Amino acid sequence: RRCNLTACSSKYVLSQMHPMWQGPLAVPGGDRQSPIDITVRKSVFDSELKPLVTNYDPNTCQQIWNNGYSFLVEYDDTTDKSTLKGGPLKDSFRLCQFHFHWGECNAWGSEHTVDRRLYPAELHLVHWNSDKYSLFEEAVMEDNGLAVIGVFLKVGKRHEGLQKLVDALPAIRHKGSVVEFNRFDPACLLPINTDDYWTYHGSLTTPPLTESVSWIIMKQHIEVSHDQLAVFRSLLFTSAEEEAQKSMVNNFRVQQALCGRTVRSSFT
Ligand SMILES: CCCCCOc1ccc(S(N)(=O)=O)cc1
Ligand SMILES: [Zn+2]
Repeated sequence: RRCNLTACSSKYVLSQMHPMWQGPLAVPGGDRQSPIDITVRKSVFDSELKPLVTNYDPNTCQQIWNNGYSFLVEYDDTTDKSTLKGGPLKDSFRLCQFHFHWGECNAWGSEHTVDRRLYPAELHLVHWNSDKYSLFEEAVMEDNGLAVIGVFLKVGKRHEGLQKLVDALPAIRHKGSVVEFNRFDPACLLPINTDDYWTYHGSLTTPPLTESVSWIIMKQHIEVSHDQLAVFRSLLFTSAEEEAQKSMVNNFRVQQALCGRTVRSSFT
């Protein structure tokens, strides 16, 4: 019998990441972890998968801040103003924040890969199930609690919509800094075609790593300029008080075992 000491059976997932995660991280069960590689030829077309329906209200945009791992753009999720429906989802999900993961160079940076192809960065739009739960913090612990849209970034022409966000980054260079950020429509960061995606059940890619995420990975990437990505890399993991300043780069998690999961596609 093949040794079954795969990552799935182990109770610990080694963290390749960010220095804050020294040592193994205990994850209960650990057989639905993210990110993963999407092997296109092994994904299964599911005709039941619907187009995504996003309704984002730019006025619910509140602030942008450096949490010491990425930078987050946070939305007011106390009402049903910015929602995600459709796709693989049965319920209505509320947008709470979006953030990115990126590398120190353009050769890598994404968390998910497609046939092992790495992208320089990946956008995550984080939503929670407001039909079943009343707070993100509650939904994050539940099987069907979260839906995260993943969008790959490629280096090419400048992304006009992203520039407003890039211009705000110097003000939040250090961990813990926050600035007011209003009227940003996250829909501008979605690719033209949002009908084609892969979907699978996984986890948060940073602590608490809970297995509560319906992942929706867009097949089509968006393009951003080299200079725009360079500004991402000018952010710091460290706060203003710390001596040694560390560039915020390579804030992605090591890929996790599929553990028998099937990745479905909304397209053939
Ligand atoms: C109870 C507080 C939890 C804070 C952490 O929230 C997260 C963590 C990771 C992701 S990600 N990279 O998988 O999209 C989304 C949200
Ligand atoms: Zn993320």
